Amino acid sequence: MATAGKNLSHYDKNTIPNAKDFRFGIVVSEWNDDITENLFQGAFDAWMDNGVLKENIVRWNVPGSFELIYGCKKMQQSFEMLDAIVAVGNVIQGETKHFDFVCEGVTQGIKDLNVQSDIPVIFCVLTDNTKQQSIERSGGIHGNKGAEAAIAAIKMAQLRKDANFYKG
Ligand SMILES: Nc1c(NC[C@H](O)[C@H](O)[C@H](O)CO)[nH]c(=O)[nH]c1=O
Ligand SMILES: CC(=O)[C@@H](O)COP(=O)(O)O
Repeated sequence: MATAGKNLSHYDKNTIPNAKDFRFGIVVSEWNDDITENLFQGAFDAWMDNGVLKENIVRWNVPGSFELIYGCKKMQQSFEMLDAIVAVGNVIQGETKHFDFVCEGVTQGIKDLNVQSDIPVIFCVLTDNTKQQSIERSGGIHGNKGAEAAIAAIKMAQLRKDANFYKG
């Protein structure tokens, strides 16, 4: 199902773990900041709606989506008490192939961070053909991918907590 078939902001609170004790990082790209600020707000609002404490959220900004890789890596290293990190970006197709390389690089880089560290990094990067598609997915008719990412962060934080409990 494509995004067009679902609302990114929809979630069933009955299926969301209690998040009041979780600590989250969020790294936000400044490229297309009209979009990324809406994504951040969507994530923040979803965390507030699920009991996350404001003081348990740390935010860093980076210049562009490609820098999300380094920013999230340094956040993993600097804040070992974090339960999950959300990487927020918006890449929009331009005239050249740069879009392809940025999107592939960020995707592979964030994948690597999830392999190399015990702190999960959630992929909240819109990779759109047009600005309109980005608008529709950052609080428009298709909801807000930031909310989707925040909920994913809560669920992955709980999975990590459960897994580490069983590991002993
Ligand atoms: N065109 C977009 C970029 N490009 C910039 C790169 O992300 C990076 O900051 C630069 O290449 C320097 O390393 N970034 C976005 O986030 N969104 C775009 O549409
Ligand atoms: C993803 C990008 O870097 C892209 O928006 C830059 O635009 P262009 O391909 O026209 O240089």
